[in-house]
Amino acid sequence: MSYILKATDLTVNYGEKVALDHINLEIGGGEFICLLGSNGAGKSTFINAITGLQKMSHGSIIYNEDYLSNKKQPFASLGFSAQTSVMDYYTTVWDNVILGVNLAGKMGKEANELCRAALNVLGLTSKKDMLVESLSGGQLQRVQIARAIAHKPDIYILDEPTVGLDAESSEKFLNYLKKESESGKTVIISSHDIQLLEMFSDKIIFISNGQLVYYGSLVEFINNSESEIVVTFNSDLTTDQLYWLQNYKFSVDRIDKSSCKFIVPKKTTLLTIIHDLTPLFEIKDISRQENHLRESYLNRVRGDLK
Ligand SMILES: Nc1ncnc2c1ncn2[C@@H]1O[C@H](COP(=O)(O)OP(=O)(O)OP(=O)(O)O)[C@@H](O)[C@H]1O
Repeated sequence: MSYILKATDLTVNYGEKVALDHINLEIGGGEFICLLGSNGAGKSTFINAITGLQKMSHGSIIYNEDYLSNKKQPFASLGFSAQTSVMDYYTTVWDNVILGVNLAGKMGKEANELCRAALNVLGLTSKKDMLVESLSGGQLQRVQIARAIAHKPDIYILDEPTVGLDAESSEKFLNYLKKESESGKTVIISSHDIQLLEMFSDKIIFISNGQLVYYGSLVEFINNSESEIVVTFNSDLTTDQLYWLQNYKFSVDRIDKSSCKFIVPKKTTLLTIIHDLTPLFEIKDISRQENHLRESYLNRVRGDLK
C-alpha cells in the first residue's frame, strides 16, 4: 500500500539543539500508530512538524493527495490537537467545536450533526451551552479534542489527548479512534499512557533524543525486545551476592531483599540464568515475565540511555 504521509530527512533544530535528526518514514492509511519517547525525546516537535505548526530546518513532509477527501483544502483532512490549548475561552463549548467543523469547510445541518456526534463521543452533550472558561481541566481537554476531530478527518494527529481524561473517557475516546482506523482513517497519537495504547495501536514510532529508533509493528516491537526473568532466592541477599549481581553480564533490578529481576536478551533461557547463579545462590523460584509494551519500551529506553 502506498503512503498517506511521508517524512524525508525531517530535521528540526532549535538553535544548537537538534530536536529531530533526519527522520525518514512512510505512514500508510488505516494505521493506528502510537508515538513513544521519554520527556524531551522530540514527539511534540515531530507532531508539530508534520502538521506544519513547526518549521522544519531540513527535509520534507508529503501528504498523498489520493487519500485526502478534501483535496482543495488538504489541512481540513487533518484532525490535529496540539499539546498546548487553542480554545476560545469566552464562548461556549458548542461554538468552539462547531468552529473546528466550519474551518474544515463544513457548514449548516451537516456541521451541526458532526458537532453533536463529537460532543457525544467526548461526553460533553450536557455541557454544550457552558462557557469554556467555566470548565474543569479535564473538560477543557475534551473540548479541545472534540474541536480537533468533529469534522471527521482522514488523519488524526493528537498530542497527548488523554492527559487529564479519566480512565473511562480515555478508553471511550480511543475506542472511537480505533473504529475510525478500522474504517481506513489513520491515527497518530502521542501519549505516556503506554498500557492503554497497547490495547489500541498496530504500530509504534519510537523516538529517542531526536532520532527514530523504531518504526514498525507493535507485536514485533514487543517480541524482539529483551525479556525479564524474575528470580526469588531462599534467603535475603548478602553483600557479596549483591556485588556479584551488580557486575553480572545482564542488567539486574532488585525487587526486594530476596528477589531480583534480570533483563536479558530474548533468547536467554532460564537454564542459562540458573547455571550462572547456582555457585553462589540458592534459587527458590524462577520465571519469565510475559512481555508487554510498557516493559519492552522501558527496556529499550534503558538500553538507549546506556
Ligand atoms: N521552542 C523550543 N525552543 C528550544 N528548544 C525546544 C523548543 N521546543 C522544544 N525544545 C527542545 O526540543 C527537545 C524536544 O522537545 P519536544 O517537546 O518535542 O519533546 P517531547 O518528546 O514532546 O517531550 P514531552 O514528552 O515532555 O512532551 C527538548 O529537548 C526540548 O527541550
